[in-house]
Amino acid sequence: MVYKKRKIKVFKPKKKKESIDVVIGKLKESYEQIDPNTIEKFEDFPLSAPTLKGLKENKYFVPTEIQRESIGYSLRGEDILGAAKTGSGKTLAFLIPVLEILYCNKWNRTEGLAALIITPTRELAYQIFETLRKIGIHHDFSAGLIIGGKDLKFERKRLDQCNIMICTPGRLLQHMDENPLFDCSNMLVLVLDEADRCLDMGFQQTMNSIIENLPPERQTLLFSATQTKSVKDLIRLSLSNPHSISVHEESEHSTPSGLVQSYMVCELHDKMSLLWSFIKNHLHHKVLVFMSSCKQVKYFYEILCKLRPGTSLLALYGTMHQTKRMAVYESFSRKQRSVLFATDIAARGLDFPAVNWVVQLDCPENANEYIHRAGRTARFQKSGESLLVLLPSELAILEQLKNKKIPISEIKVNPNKLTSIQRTLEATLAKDHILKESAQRAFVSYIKSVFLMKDKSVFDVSALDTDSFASSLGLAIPPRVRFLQKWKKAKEAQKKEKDTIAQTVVENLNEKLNKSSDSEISDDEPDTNLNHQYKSSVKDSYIFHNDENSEDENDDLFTVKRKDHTIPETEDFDDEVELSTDILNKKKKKPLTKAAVAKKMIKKQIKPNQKTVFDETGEAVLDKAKTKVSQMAREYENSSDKGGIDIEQAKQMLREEDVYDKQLFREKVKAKHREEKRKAKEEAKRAEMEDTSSSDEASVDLSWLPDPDKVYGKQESGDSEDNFDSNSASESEVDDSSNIHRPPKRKLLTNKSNSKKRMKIDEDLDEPIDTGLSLMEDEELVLKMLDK
Ligand SMILES: Nc1ncnc2c1ncn2[C@@H]1O[C@H](COP(=O)(O)OP(=O)(O)OP(=O)(O)O)[C@@H](O)[C@H]1O
Repeated sequence: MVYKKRKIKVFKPKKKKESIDVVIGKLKESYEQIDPNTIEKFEDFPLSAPTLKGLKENKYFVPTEIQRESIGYSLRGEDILGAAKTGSGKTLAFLIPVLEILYCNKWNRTEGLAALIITPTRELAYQIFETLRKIGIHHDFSAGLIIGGKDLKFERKRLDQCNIMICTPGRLLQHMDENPLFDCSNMLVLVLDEADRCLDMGFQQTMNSIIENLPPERQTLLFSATQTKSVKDLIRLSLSNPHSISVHEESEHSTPSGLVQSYMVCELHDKMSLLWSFIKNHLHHKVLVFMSSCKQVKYFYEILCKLRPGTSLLALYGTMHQTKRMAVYESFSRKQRSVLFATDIAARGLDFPAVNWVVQLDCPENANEYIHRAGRTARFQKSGESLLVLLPSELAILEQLKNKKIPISEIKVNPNKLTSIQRTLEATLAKDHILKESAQRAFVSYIKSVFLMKDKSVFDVSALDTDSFASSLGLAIPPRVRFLQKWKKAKEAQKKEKDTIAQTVVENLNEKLNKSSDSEISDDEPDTNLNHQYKSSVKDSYIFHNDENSEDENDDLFTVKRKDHTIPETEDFDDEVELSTDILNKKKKKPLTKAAVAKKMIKKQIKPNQKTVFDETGEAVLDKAKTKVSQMAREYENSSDKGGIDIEQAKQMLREEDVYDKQLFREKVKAKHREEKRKAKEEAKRAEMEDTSSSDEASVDLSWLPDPDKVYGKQESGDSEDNFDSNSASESEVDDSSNIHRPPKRKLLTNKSNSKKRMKIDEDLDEPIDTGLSLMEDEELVLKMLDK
């Protein structure tokens, strides 16, 4: 027998999909075992499948150092103080944990805000938002970008639907204050990117108000290339025991290894030519040029665009319109070669791809700012170059850079390669007055920026050769910088004062010594007295100068954007620093409160909500309805006590006034009725006239003709006045005594009834009236009657 081989089908049971709770449970369990040293790929982290998929799709396979070191702690729910060099991947170091925290808490769209990411600039917020969109694409969370310059109403409506919010401090606070839909009570995690900047004095008040609104029970992640170590900052954020991760602390340099850094000493009036020459020599590069103020960026951009250097030019600064800012940001990101002029809004966090050069045309505020600016190139294992342009008076910053472990070497300008464009600029400005004004503004704003810099060891406004600087910008006449003139004057006066006081003190001292030697009395006392006198006179004169200076001060140029530019007070009275503090304080505008407005109104005796109408002669017309009549109300109005309202008194006053109001109302109603009656009468008269004239014109109205029967003795008793029905003709009124017929009184009361009546009469007239006389006699009678 042959047996056929039979196929046996084996049914493999399908692998059961793990429930989300099991997955989350497993992930959470693995958090404790994360060891940064064993992590080689992102897959080695216990991350959710959607996150891993998002990372893979965007070609992020291997974590960077800061990512490897910090993600584990963040997943465990610890507060983090993360610091790593620029371009080392700090963004993913906080975005990955944010996604995982939401995932493991099974957060869904309806649950509102879970993570708040705060950054100092709009462009950086946008960049983080874009990165989040890419790596979080397989998650089901909603993210919102809340930055200034965008549609506030739109943001307002969508705010309650955001799970992850990326925002700038100012706009966030605006929503917190104004938007009832903003609710962060369930928030899980707060991230501050560029934390030191977010927490510095420029954002101090805003951030304090934001932090006050956040729930204290939350995880906080702080990241920056120049991390804050200030205990004060940590206390402000209620961080008790944060985990500090500073991955490059031990490294030789604090800047990326691929960054070649150099500086160049250049006179202020040569800067423009230097920039022009640099651009002309790097036409095939992507260059980012930093300047210290918006107005400078604007002018340099405008004028160099006119001169057409042969590469595309762009400008990015804070006062630009938001849409334009975004367009510039995207355009520079896309471009392979271009020159972008920017203020410090582009200094932090921005990840423009493949920037070859960063030129700091104006000296940065401090070493930290230098690191951030220079860090726009040589990002994530790439190379780049940085050039710092220093005035001879600014060389002191090199010491600070050295202390921050920044390797920087000097290079010299090749004079053969330096092309002066001063003549071209002068000619261009002579033709274009808008550009000239722009140049003037740039000039003033640069001087102002130097004046306001905190570090006086680096920034010395008196060392600036302003005249030649103005010429270098193309300005034939240097603009007047009033604040500088005043400041210089005050300084000189102060110096003089000091000299004279010192001289007086010396003279006094000599005098006393002479006297004492004469009288052979040795005394220590005069010294202290003199000292006291000296001190007090110096103090008095100093105060006097400050006051004088501040009184004169009305220059509107002093607006400090970075509030940490308050200048420290020193006891050394010849320092300009105190003066500038005073000037700055003077510029602080008092906020206009409601109480202040009310006080002003009382002082000027302005009555609110009052409208006075004047007639043609200029006399005020009293509105009866609004004028108080009762004695009590008048007294109440004139009472000098304006501090609030006495409700009881006000009620009583209203009751009193009510009597007059009612009376006024009754009078008004009566007048109205009278007017209506008058109109009706006029109407009636007019109608009567019309009726008479129309009947005269058309056929003769014979309705008033007496009933011949009555006239001729067949009278019936009856006094009906207006009965005009078919029988009524016989009932018209007749003067008995004279036998003269008069038409009925109310015959023409209304047109309508009149026309009806006339129709009836017409009908009656159609029937021949039998007078019992011959036709001739009838006619005679009629004529007689008509005659009468
Ligand atoms: N794991 C990674 N693998 C590959 N590329 C990465 C990785 N992490 C980050 N990058 C890339 O490195 C670049 C710099 O990253 P990121 O902007 O996060 O740096 P940063 O440390 O925040 O810099 P900065 O201090 O200037 O803000 C980005 O282009 C980013 O895409």
